[in-house]
Order: sequence, then C-alpha cells, then structure tokens
Amino acid sequence: MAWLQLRINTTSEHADAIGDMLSANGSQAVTFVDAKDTPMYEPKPGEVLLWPDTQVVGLFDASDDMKRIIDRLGKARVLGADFKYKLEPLEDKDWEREWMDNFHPMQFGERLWICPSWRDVPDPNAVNVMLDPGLAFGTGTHPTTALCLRWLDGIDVKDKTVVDFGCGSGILALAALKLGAKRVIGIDIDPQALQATEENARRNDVASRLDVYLPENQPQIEADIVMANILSGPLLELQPVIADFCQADGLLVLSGILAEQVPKIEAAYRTQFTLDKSAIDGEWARVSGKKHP
Ligand SMILES: C[S@@+](CC[C@H](N)C(=O)[O-])C[C@H]1O[C@@H](n2cnc3c(N)ncnc32)[C@H](O)[C@@H]1O
Repeated sequence: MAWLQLRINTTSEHADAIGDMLSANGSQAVTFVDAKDTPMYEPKPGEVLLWPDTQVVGLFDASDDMKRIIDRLGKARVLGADFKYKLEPLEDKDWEREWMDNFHPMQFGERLWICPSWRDVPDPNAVNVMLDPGLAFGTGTHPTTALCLRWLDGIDVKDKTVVDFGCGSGILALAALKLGAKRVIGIDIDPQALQATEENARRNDVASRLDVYLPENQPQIEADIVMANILSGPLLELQPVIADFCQADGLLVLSGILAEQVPKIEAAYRTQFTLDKSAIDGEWARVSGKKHP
C-alpha cells in the first residue's frame, strides 16, 4: 500500500489539536517529532512531553484527496489558510523486515556477542546471546544497553546470582546467564518484556536458571550483582529497592542516565556503594560500584 506523509511544524501548545484534526481528516496514524534538536527529559508517570518546536506528522492513504484535506485544515484557526506543510510520498516497505535486516551481530567487550536469533553467529566459540527483542527494549544498539553489556563482560559472573531490574528483552539477564550466572531474576513493569525475556531464555537454553517477575511480585533476595538500566527518575525513586537487592560486597550497575544526571545518581547511591568512575557513551552514562561490606 502506498502512503503520503503530511508534516506540519507547530508548537507543543497546538500539536495535540493539529494531531486531532489530522485524525479527523482521515490520517491513519499521527506522530509527534522534534522539529529541532531539543533534548527531552523523561516524563513523569502519566505526563506527555512535547518539544517546544514540534512537527506533527500524519500518515495518509496515497489515494486520499490531499488537496481537499489541506483546504479543510487551512480553515482551522490554529493553522490558517496559508499554513506551511510538507507533503511527501512514503516508500512502501516491509517495516518489520527492514528492522530485522538492520540488526546484525554485535560484540561487547572481549567475550560477549549479541546475535539476532535469525542470523548465523560470527564466532561459535564466543559467548553468544541469541536475541529476538520482539516488542521489548534491548537490542544492544542503544548506548545504555551497550554500556551495561561492556561492564558485564568485564566482571566475573560465574556462579553469581543476578538481578536485572527493568529487564526489557532480557538482553542483560541473558548475557549474565551465558557468562555463567547461577541464577538470574528479571523484573519489569511490562508483561511483554517478561514474555520476551522468557522466550529469549528458552532460545538460549538457559530458562531453567531464570525467573521473571512484575515488581508487585518480586522476591526479596540479595544478589551478588544488580543491574538496572531504567531512567534516572526511577533509579532515584527506587534507590532503596535497587540497593536492597544487592548484598554486602555485591556489584551494581546503573544506566539509562544522561551524562548530566550522573552527580544526582552518584549522590543517591554513594551512601551504600563505593562507586567507580562513571562511563560515558554519547549523551548516556553508566554508574557502577560495589556495596559497602
Ligand atoms: C531502557 S529499558 C532496558 C531494557 C534492558 N535491560 C536493556 O538494558 O536494554 C528499561 C526497561 O525497564 C522497564 N521499567 C521501567 N520502569 C520500571 C520500574 N519502575 N520497575 C521495573 N521495570 C521498569 C521498562 O518497561 C523497560 O523494559
């Protein structure tokens, strides 16, 4: 099916109303994108943040009468008859295939490879995690995941118990299991993430050493290693929970933190952990350390 994209630059104040108008005029999907390059911090629960310069993008069937639609939009007060827009054809692609074609095996540190489950492994002797993230976050392409994977590759995981808080696709949990962890607990607020984590564990023949939980059912355990790649807001809010998962002398790695948020995270965790020098990848950071004895 062929599609047309209608792009309208506006402000965060009018973006919602314009999005509604596009939907009312037959747009099959409406997305909001940053019209400039403005950093956006995480929203509070239930809050939707838009950029000060927001571009509203409507997706229309190529057979829609765009001239009539644009004339109608021009009658709206928030736009006006001579509003600026860009109309462009959207190449018809198999989007799922496209994503899969662009996901390739990646090496992290010395031993660890994340390999899409539908591809051959480049090095059969490496520690290979076969992964299909499905709808969950965590392919290894995001710097926050990469920072944690490199850290994991650099420590001794053999026979350790591990908590992966915010497990997403299970990428960190599986990496720990493939590196020899005795037992891993994966926790996530998203049931689809727990499902992806379990499926990936079966795919890697490590399911018998993994248990997954929603936060409300999470067990009270003290692990040798605790990993949490969630955003800085929940890392601060859940500091007591995350810290309590780590036993004395246990190791902690945190990511999902913007570089400028590091001091706040360090201040919150320094009370119970001796922290390493933070690691930075682009705008993202990793904080790691060892729990006080
Ligand atoms: C950035 S993803 C990380 C996924 C994976 N661990 C990785 O490193 O790529 C964060 C995950 O944490 C989950 N999450 C966010 N807030 C959470 C919370 N308060 N408790 C548990 N999980 C949470 C999200 O559903 C998401 O799957």
